[in-house]
Amino acid sequence: MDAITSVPVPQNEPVKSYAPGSAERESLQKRLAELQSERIELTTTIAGKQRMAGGERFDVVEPHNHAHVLGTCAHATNDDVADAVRAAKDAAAEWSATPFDERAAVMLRAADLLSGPWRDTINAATMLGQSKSVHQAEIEAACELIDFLRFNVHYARRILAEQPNSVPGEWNRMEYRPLDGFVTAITPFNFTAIAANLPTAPALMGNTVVWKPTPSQQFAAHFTMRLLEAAGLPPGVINMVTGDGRAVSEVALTDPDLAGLHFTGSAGTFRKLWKTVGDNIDTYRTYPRIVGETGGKDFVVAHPSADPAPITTALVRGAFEYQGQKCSAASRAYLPRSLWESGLREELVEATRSISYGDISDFSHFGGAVIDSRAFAKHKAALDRAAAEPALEILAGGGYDDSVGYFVEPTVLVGTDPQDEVFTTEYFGPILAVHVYDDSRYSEILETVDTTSPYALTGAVFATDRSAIEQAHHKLRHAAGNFYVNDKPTGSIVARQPFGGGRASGTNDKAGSMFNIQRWTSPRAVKETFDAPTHHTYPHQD
Ligand SMILES: NC(=O)c1ccc[n+]([C@@H]2O[C@H](COP(=O)([O-])OP(=O)(O)OC[C@H]3O[C@@H](n4cnc5c(N)ncnc54)[C@H](O)[C@@H]3O)[C@@H](O)[C@H]2O)c1
Ligand SMILES: N[C@@H](CCC=O)C(=O)O
Repeated sequence: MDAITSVPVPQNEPVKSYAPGSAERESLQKRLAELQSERIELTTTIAGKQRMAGGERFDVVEPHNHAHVLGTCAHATNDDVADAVRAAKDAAAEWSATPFDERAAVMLRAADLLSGPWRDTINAATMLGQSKSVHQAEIEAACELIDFLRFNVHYARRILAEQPNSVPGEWNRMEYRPLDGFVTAITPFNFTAIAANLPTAPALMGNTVVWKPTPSQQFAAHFTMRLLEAAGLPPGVINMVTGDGRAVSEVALTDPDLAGLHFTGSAGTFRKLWKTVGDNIDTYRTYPRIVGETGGKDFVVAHPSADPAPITTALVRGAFEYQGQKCSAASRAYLPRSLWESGLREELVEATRSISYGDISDFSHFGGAVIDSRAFAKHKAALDRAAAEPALEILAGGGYDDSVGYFVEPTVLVGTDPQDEVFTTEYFGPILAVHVYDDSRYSEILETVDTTSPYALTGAVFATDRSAIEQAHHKLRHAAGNFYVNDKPTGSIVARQPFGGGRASGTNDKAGSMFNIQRWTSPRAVKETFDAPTHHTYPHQD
């Protein structure tokens, strides 16, 4: 079609409530029961064909009821990944030649399907496989993913419209090519939306992709792949391989045609993958683009002028929603003694103790279990250490039980030493460390916030005094890529709070923004001259 089209103007997807008696609640509960009654094969999808990976098999279970198996999966072998890479390369020419509007239509259709008939499936799979409450699943697996798919099209269209100047006698154009090779997307367990955005953003820009979800998110990833197929994604454009990723490192990341790595996960894994790319730098045809968003040790700092009521809500929601397993989770708080001793301490304890974690198919629970036995063991060790450490007080919670599911209680630790590991280490669980400071030390505490952790992902300041807010803005300029004033540090929304952090938290390419999308294109500047010179000398020579 020869036309300069405009794309639909996106709006953020409205969040459904799933309140008792609502039609959406009944429909979702039915789908939860259906998925729980099945046990599916969690296959790879290579060149549009599903097959079990060739490596060792493993079960994918419900974290809140680990005896319940949702599906069987297997680790991809080097041969599986080699096939996926070949499929991505084979599909590249046709997909990159497919007009942008056709590629965009696939993503827009996926968004509409997810907003409608696929919503229950993706939400239910996320709830069961990742132990999310209905609200936590709805805000991301449905709404954030729909937003990514729609807004990315909008951002891509803006990039395409970005064209150079021309002067009489010449026409300059910018062509937005995909990268010269394939992209590998390696994705985390905690957000179905992020897992889907990492392969679809490069695909929208004409790239073909090898996508490796993480085993504990494979259940929702499996259905995400089916959703993309239902939306018309051609075979080979996104090739999904399963398992722990070792073969992806060995085969996809070392392939000479690797043109990009789109990663979200822990800082340790990201560094390992980057080193692999660095070690192979002499072998690639291009310099692979590396985009990686990693961990956080996200802070809340309150000034003595702060209104105390919103602080408790921000801490409890920020620290304990999705069992503290958001990269943005509030995991260290710095609170002034005056507020702490005039009721904040008791309010925080009471609110924390009121939280119930349990089987997420019972909608009365605030949350579920932590993701797996490895996470459980990490949190157990941290809580055991805290119980034995004289400089720490367990103010609320501190318990754990993995007899049925991987349950860790919402926990508040109070620490007198702001350099203790509870203020520096990302546990990625429902553990909030609090340091109480003397009111007069606000400036010093900002310095502590800035220098204590290697991460710089999210953070929040609570104050009513404008100069205290301004001071935090200035002093914490590089301490968070997403900075909140009088709000919790979690819950960014596409197009409203573009997301990503600096320092050890990642490359800060801002998922869900134009900045991320532009990393997946390799522009070509084309100059066409209409009156080409016919003599090589210049006027100063006359
Ligand atoms: N900044 C953000 O936007 C953001 C968003 C979500 C999660 N996170 C971070 O992600 C982490 C939690 O996610 P996770 O536990 O899934 O992270 P992880 O680092 O354990 O795993 C991430 C991905 O890397 C894969 N992987 C691990 N080792 C590999 C290897 N050697 N070769 C190839 N692939 C390999 C995993 O299988 C998974 O797919 C936390 O640190 C969290 O803060 C960050
Ligand atoms: N964007 C999400 C966090 C994603 C990481 O886990 C938030 O802002 O809470």
